[in-house]
Amino acid sequence: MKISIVYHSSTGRTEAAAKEIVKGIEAVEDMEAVLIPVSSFSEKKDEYVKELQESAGVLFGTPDYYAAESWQLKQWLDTCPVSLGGKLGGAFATSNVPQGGPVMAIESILTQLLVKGMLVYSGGTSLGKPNIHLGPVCTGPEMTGMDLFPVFGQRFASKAAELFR
Ligand SMILES: Cc1cc2nc3c(=O)[nH]c(=O)nc-3n(C[C@H](O)[C@H](O)[C@H](O)COP(=O)(O)O)c2cc1C
Repeated sequence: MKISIVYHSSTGRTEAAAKEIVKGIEAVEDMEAVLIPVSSFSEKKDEYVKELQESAGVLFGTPDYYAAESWQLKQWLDTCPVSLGGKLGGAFATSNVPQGGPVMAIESILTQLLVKGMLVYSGGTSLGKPNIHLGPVCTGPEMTGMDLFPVFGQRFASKAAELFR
């Protein structure tokens, strides 16, 4: 079963976070993660559309731009060529500072996923420590909080397996 991760990253932090999520997804039996950078989507559109269609879940990653998702990810969501309804959905963000609005960026994405008919999931605080709330965030050049990302990937993939296997 596949989980795709669609992300935008200009300076590499969100991409590094996505790769940490991959570790968690692939720790779950028979789960495969597919990385889909927004920046190369048009070049490999046919391949990525197929991956998305085959995915049980799709995660979205963004840098925090003024307490919202980046315009590049927003553009992708607005023009997404694949029907995402019924798939599991979740989001993550990176930012410079914790008070800079990364949770608002996640919240904005999750709202859009609901409108697209996705089943939104983060694990929240239901699974004990670490509490992930709306989705994992890491901050600054030190990427403080990165340890949440593999845990999030593992929880998300486990839920997809439980729902769709
Ligand atoms: C246009 C722009 C707006 C930003 N706005 C914020 C912000 O409001 N709060 C914050 O903490 N960081 C902000 N940042 C910093 C980025 O969120 C942060 O550097 C992020 O980790 C970069 O991710 P990337 O390496 O994947 O591109 C902003 C960066 C840019 C370029």
